Amino acid sequence: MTHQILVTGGAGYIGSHVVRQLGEAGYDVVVYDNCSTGVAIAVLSGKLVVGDLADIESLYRTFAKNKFAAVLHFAASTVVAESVAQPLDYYANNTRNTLNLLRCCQTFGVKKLVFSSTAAVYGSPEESPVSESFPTIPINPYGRSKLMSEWMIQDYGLASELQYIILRYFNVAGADPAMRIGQFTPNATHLIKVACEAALGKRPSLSIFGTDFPTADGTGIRDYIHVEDLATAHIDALRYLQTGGKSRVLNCGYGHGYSVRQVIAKVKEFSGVDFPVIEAPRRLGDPACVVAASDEIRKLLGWKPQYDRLDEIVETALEWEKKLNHTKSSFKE
Ligand SMILES: NC(=O)c1ccc[n+]([C@@H]2O[C@H](COP(=O)([O-])OP(=O)(O)OC[C@H]3O[C@@H](n4cnc5c(N)ncnc54)[C@H](O)[C@@H]3O)[C@@H](O)[C@H]2O)c1
Ligand SMILES: O=c1ccn([C@@H]2O[C@H](COP(=O)(O)OP(=O)(O)O[C@H]3O[C@H](CO)[C@H](O)[C@H](O)[C@H]3O)[C@@H](O)[C@H]2O)c(=O)[nH]1
Repeated sequence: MTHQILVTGGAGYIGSHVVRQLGEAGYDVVVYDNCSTGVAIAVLSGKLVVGDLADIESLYRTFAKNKFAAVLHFAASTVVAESVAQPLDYYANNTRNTLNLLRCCQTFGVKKLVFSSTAAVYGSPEESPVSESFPTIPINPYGRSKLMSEWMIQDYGLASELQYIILRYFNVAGADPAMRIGQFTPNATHLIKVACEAALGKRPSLSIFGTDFPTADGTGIRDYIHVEDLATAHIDALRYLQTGGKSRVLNCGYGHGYSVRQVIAKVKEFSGVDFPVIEAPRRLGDPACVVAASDEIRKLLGWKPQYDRLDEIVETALEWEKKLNHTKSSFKE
């Protein structure tokens, strides 16, 4: 029997890569997305319902029309600085709308959920690697809105038959190696996308936020995970739940990191462009080093990353950025 899966936010960067892999794995996918940051052309499998999670009637209609075996919940607002300026929008979209979704799961008897959480729930961890048992002390409304969602899911899981996997993503980057999809997001703030834009002349320069961290070269270290490997983790999580696996919170990272200077050097190497780099002060709240302890996800889900090299992350991110450049107008909705 084909399993029908609801994917909220499936037209977005990460969700669209998962939707493509779900299609390849034989799942019947329904994407529910308001296309606020996502784009319809990124949905390469299944059906797209254009709807907002805040629109409870539309959401109920979607559940009523289908028979979902599981829900993968990606839809969210994701920009940290915006969450500081517009906190209520973040609690509404990330926390309240997750509640709407859980209500639908309750009403329609959906008992499997995979949720997109973030390493931002750890805040500024005092040491790395960061394991799942580290204290969760988010330092911005984005992280708090996601942590509150985790709590709702966990509480509802305790009170019902819901089994869930909460995946805490570290720094997601790269694109589909076959270049069918990638990150469309305009005005991106993530280092690798910003560096690729600088290399292609879409930005005049790149700023390094802080060169005085207690790291080998003074710049921040992060655990960059290829979006294709992250997508596979979702397929693994779904299979785990469908074969009776119990609820868990899992980090999603490789377990090693790269500094800002290392990333910049790699983007310069692959692009062949020596774009200007400005040494700027630290960004408020940026920790020195955030690297995932990733043994749990490997052990529990049997997750086997295929693209665990900065070369492949940067190469695909850069190729995608070039493609976006050349065919910009055709990507407009
Ligand atoms: N990109 C990262 O590095 C990263 C890191 C950690 C966690 N995450 C989480 O992963 C998830 C996906 O992030 P992304 O980078 O793909 O972002 P994205 O903005 O590309 O995707 C989010 C998708 O959700 C949709 N959406 C937003 N609000 C909605 C609503 N109210 N109703 C329906 N659809 C709505 C958007 O249109 C978009 O398609 C998010 O939950 C985010 O918090 C991302
Ligand atoms: O133009 C830039 C952009 C980033 N950085 C540096 O590059 C590193 C990575 O920064 P990103 O903005 O790419 O990502 P963050 O680590 O700040 O955080 C991101 O990944 C987290 C998961 O670890 C959360 O999901 C969070 O919401 C999301 O913004 C940091 O040291 C940052 O200071 C720069 O020097 N210049």
